[in-house]
Amino acid sequence: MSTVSHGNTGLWRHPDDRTAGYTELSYWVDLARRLEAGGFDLLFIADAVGQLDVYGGNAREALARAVQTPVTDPLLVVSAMAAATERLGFGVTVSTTYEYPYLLARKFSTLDHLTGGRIGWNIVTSLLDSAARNIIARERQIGHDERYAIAQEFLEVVYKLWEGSWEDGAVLRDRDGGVFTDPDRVHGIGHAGRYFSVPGAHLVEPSPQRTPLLLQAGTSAAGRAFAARNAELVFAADPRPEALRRNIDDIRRRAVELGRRPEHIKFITSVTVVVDENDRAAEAKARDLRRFRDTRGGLVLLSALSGVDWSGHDLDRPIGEFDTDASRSVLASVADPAVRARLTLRDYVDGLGGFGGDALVGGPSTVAGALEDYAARTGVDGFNFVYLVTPGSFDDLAEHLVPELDRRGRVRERGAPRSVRDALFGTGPRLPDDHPGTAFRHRALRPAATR
Ligand SMILES: Cc1cc2nc3c(=O)[nH]c(=O)nc-3n(C[C@H](O)[C@H](O)[C@H](O)COP(=O)(O)O)c2cc1C
Repeated sequence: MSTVSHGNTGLWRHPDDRTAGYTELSYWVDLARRLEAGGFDLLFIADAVGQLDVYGGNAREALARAVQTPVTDPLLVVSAMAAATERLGFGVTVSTTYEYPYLLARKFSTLDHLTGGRIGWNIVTSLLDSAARNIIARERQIGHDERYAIAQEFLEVVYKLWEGSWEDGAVLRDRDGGVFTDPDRVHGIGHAGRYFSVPGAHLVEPSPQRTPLLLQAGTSAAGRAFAARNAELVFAADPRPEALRRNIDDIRRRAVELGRRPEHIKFITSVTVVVDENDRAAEAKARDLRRFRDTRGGLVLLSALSGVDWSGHDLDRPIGEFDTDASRSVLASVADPAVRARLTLRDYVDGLGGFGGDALVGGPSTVAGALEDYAARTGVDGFNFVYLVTPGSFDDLAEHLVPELDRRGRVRERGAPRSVRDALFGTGPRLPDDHPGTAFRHRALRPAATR
């Protein structure tokens, strides 16, 4: 996130952490350069458009502890990072619940032009009531499944704008003839749906990818159906490897049922790694990082994500005893009953690896081996590395882990700079023909056989 602490509450106080520089362009440009030099494919930025005000019924603790608050707009830093890099992709989160498709399509087309086809959109439906209160004048957020219904129509609108509105070759730039764009090749999309009405044409001429690389996060039943229809890169998170595998298999099966090729949808999961030159050095580093965890900040975050105010609860009760609370699904991330009986609420929010989890700590071969095992067990295609301190966490990965993964043949070859879609899938910059979004292409853009 473009914020001081995302999931790593309290770590901003660590002397090595530079996250508080997130308001400066130099912070982002420096980060992008480091990631590209370090061999990373994509910088993923989460986002939230509401304050975290469930804990204690207000945002005071979130503000004091900098828990995802303050937060700036992540889209606005991308062009500066693109100017400083050639290969790094960008996956930026924007919620379909709080944007208009017509305007969002223009923003991503703009960034696709400015990045040379390196922009991806992480599509989310969001979860904070505070966002609903301040953006769409509702006391509570729109219901879970309806948010996904809105998201699906939202996608239909932007597919029409990106894929169907401007024909290739519509832009003539004909100085002698005095015609910049051929008006006959720009088409209004005529969308009149349940949630959106967009009769007109897209505002932006076709960009390298047209539709940005589509990422998605959210694995409920509605989320999986949405992912299968739209996502190319799914950010799936579940601390239980078997549950992750089930979700991945389910989404891929649904995608194939929709006519998509199984290799055209990939899966990543998040992982927090503390790595150093050997296991002992990494353990020492993890011990040092743990000293800066902010337990109350963790509860502020847990309250926002679970929708339950945890301020009045005993920190030293085992989380197993909270099973009847409305927060069951969040606490279920620790599935082993033996662990649940032992782990207190304090332990739960204090883990370096996020709720109930710890970081993967070790030297290069320990960590690389664990990631390989995890990928084999779950079927993930890659990892979204969570930082504890910036840029230190990324520098450690680049210095210690990436070379080891490279030795094991786990790092993609770097070719010439190209679009993020082509870099990840090798299918060229545009949506592959089996993607449901291509059904909205203008007939002049469809393969002759299907016109
Ligand atoms: C791994 C993961 C990352 C997410 N990142 C964001 C985010 O950055 N911003 C946001 O508003 N919602 C985010 N979400 C929330 C989802 O968009 C969705 O609103 C929520 O998970 C409910 O959907 P689900 O029940 O399908 O999981 C994320 C969800 C998951 C699982």
